[in-house]
Amino acid sequence: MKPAAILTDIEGTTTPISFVQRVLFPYARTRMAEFVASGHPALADVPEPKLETLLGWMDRDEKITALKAIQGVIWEEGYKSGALIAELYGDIPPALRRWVRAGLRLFVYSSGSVPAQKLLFGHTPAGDLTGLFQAYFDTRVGAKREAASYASIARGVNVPPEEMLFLSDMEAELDAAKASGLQTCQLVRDEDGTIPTKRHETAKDFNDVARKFGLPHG
Ligand SMILES: CSCCC(=O)C(=O)COP(=O)(O)O
Ligand SMILES: [Mg+2]
Repeated sequence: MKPAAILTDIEGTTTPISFVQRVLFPYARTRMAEFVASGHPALADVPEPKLETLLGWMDRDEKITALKAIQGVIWEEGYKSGALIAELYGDIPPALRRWVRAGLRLFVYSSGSVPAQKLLFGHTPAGDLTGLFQAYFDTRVGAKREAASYASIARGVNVPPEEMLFLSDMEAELDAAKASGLQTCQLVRDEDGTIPTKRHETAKDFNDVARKFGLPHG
């Protein structure tokens, strides 16, 4: 069945892993001590709001909701000042615009907080793309490796799961989405060194996704 809606991951799917790991995460890391000292309200969700706790979570790339919220607050200043400009793969802006023109409904689901997602899509070299997406989801809806999260997203936006296509680089996330009845496709980006799955459709970019799922493509 041709998808009526697309749910997309960010890191490794729309955005090079190198941008997240070598630009965004270090930007937050170097400002974390100052953030902890500021006593910002976002620290209230960290059980032990100490610098070592937060840096330890970052070292292990833990997808903890409170950490992701804090990173988003720190990145905001960077995007607003122009120090940060989001990187997207070149195929992303034209594909997203083409799909919206064709009537597809687009959604984002990332471990990054919803404010961080909006900052990223709001500050790209192709301009502010936030309006292309109808809703944004983060781990407040559930973990990305839990099938229930995808069922909850599909229900929340009133799309039958089988009409929603989930795009991600991570096999475990695709497994979870498939278990809830979503269509799935892994983005295998050369630049990210993605290991191709055998359990899901694969595509090298969003144009390839479009060709494989009968969607408009360039
Ligand atoms: C919202 S951009 C920051 C990405 C991020 O913090 C992250 O953990 C990436 O997770 P994803 O689910 O997009 O692979
Ligand atoms: Mg990813």
